[in-house]
Amino acid sequence: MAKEGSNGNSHASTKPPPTPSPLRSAKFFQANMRILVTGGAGFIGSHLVDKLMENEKNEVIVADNYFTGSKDNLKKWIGHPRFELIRHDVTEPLLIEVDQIYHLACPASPIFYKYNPVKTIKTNVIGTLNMLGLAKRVGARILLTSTSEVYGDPLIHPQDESYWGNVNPIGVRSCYDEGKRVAETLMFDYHRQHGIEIRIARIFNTYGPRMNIDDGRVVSNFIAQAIRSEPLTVQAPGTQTRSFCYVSDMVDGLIRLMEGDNTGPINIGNPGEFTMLELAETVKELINPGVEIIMVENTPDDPRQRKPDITKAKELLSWEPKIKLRDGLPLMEDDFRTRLEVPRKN
Ligand SMILES: NC(=O)c1ccc[n+]([C@@H]2O[C@H](COP(=O)([O-])OP(=O)(O)OC[C@H]3O[C@@H](n4cnc5c(N)ncnc54)[C@H](O)[C@@H]3O)[C@@H](O)[C@H]2O)c1
Ligand SMILES: O=c1ccn([C@@H]2O[C@H](COP(=O)(O)OP(=O)(O)O[C@H]3OC[C@@H](O)[C@H](O)[C@H]3O)[C@@H](O)[C@H]2O)c(=O)[nH]1
Repeated sequence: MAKEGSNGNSHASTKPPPTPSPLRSAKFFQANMRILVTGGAGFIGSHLVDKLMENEKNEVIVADNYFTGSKDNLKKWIGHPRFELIRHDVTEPLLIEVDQIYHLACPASPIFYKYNPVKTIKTNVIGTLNMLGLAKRVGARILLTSTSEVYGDPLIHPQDESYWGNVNPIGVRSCYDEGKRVAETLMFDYHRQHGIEIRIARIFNTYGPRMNIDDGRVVSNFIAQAIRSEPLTVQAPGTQTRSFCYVSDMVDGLIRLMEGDNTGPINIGNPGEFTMLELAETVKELINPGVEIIMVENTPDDPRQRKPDITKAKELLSWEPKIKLRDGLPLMEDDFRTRLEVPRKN
């Protein structure tokens, strides 16, 4: 079991972790790591499952309620002897035996997390409590996919992990950003009080194949619009910035964090920063030079700038993203064209 306490911050646990499940030392399971991925039918989760399944010593269990995810994303694993898929809502307790938990379950697109805000905050708070309860009962290590949204509309730039954020507690995004902040608090309380082995990733805007076509996030919107020759909808003022990370880089960062000795929180994101107008121009140039770019109304509390400081990820995880936006967008375009049934014109 990895040593705790070298987390690069002052949150080290003073308690030993609880005794792991007897399965971890049982003869026939010794070589295997049984891993739960909540939200594994979603965009990042399904890519994470693909990577975890590559290691033949891993057994992977996905628990998902299919709110934004789909069995389609996992179809190549259904029926595999090392894979199991459970329809389960994390706001209910889950009684299984696992060694590691990647806790991703939560809608991520602002359109979807604002659709049923009470459910979103329940998922973040009760869902995380349930997964921490599971981790405590079986002695599993648990990783939470938190978010750059914990920084709110940040007053420092770029954002490093020591920044406490500038978050509206009663706004339309609060179910998600305050929900994730409480989830982080619960993780550290279980760590300090019960010695649970925790890992927290603060993920910045991630894109890639398998995003829902109607997901509503900016990269998937622009790519789908460009392929359909519909105007690219830049939400005003268009000068707001984001940093976009390709999904394979994200999965690599999450696995490194889980396998390493540091609790985090650690920013995982690509520090390349773009305004939404720049993103629209890039998508136009790469995918459909004839397409129009239009300005549309924005939603409340949209953060004006976001860029991760990834010094900690570089130093503690030896991780940095490899795929630049201009290289990642065409990879996503191929997947979207296949699903939209619009082939490239030669
Ligand atoms: N993609 C990003 O840019 C981004 C950025 C920051 C953080 N994150 C975090 O990463 C995680 C995955 O994001 P994603 O982009 O893959 O989103 P996604 O919406 O594609 O996947 C989320 C998955 O969780 C499932 N889910 C939602 N509520 C659930 C519940 N109550 N019980 C069980 N399953 C539930 C959904 O059905 C879906 O399969 C989320 O926790 C999200 O907050 C993502
Ligand atoms: O069609 C669109 C959609 C969005 N946008 C703009 O694009 C920017 C990015 O919006 P997105 O919907 O992709 O998502 P955000 O970056 O705000 O949040 C994202 O990153 C943090 C994660 O935790 C969230 O889960 C994720 O959705 C916003 O400024 C938004 O106003 C457009 O200009 N046009």
